[in-house]
Amino acid sequence: MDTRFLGIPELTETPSVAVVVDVMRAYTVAAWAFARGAEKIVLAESLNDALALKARHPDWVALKDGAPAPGFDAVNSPGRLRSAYLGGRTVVQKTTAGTVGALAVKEASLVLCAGFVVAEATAGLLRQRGCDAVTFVVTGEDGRAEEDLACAQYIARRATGSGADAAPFVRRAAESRAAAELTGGVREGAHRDDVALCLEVDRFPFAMVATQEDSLMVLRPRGVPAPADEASD
Ligand SMILES: O=C(O)[C@H](CS(=O)(=O)O)OP(=O)(O)O
Ligand SMILES: [Mg+2]
Repeated sequence: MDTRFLGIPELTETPSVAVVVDVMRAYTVAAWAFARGAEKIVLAESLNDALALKARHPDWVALKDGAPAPGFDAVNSPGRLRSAYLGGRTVVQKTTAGTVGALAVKEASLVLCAGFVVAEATAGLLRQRGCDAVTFVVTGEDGRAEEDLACAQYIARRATGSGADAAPFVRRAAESRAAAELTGGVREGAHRDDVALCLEVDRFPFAMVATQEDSLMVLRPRGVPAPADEASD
């Protein structure tokens, strides 16, 4: 498998297959939203778009990063979201890096959004699809966010079938600037468990696939067969 690791500003052409990685916190939050019952997540282009979607669909759950804000129902925090009940709900998510990264590759034929919590399911889907070239979008800090790069490299290793010990990759993420800022109270809308929740490997058994539906980029969970099933394909 040919792998590339690019920041959002480096995306000069549309990749065929893209894995958009945001460990802290957009795609850890998205996975928790699905775990709490959300049906789908609309990735909004802007805060105004998110609010306009919420106005048209009052039952949707509008979520943004940073501090709680008027018009929004939730913030980009797995620690806060894990106690929400979202059965059948649609979430509209807008964040600084994660959602921007997915929208930057919306023309790709396959777009997966990922963090450590869905690492093996994401790698399994890449293996299942027989992807021979994958672009990993390292969303944070223009491609230099260590938590996103470590997770992307871990998923790439798993996707190629070479067994990888998660520990060194998780350690890099734990020592990242984002982790320090979340722990240190620099980032708003945080919960004390956010970093730990973002570092859980394979917490969930599904990958997350983003597709264009009408004019919206929509993220949905996709279950992946267990390894034993893959082997019998
Ligand atoms: O919510 C986050 O952790 C960040 C935004 S900030 O760095 O806290 O301002 O957004 P994300 O897109 O999830 O990296
Ligand atoms: Mg991030």
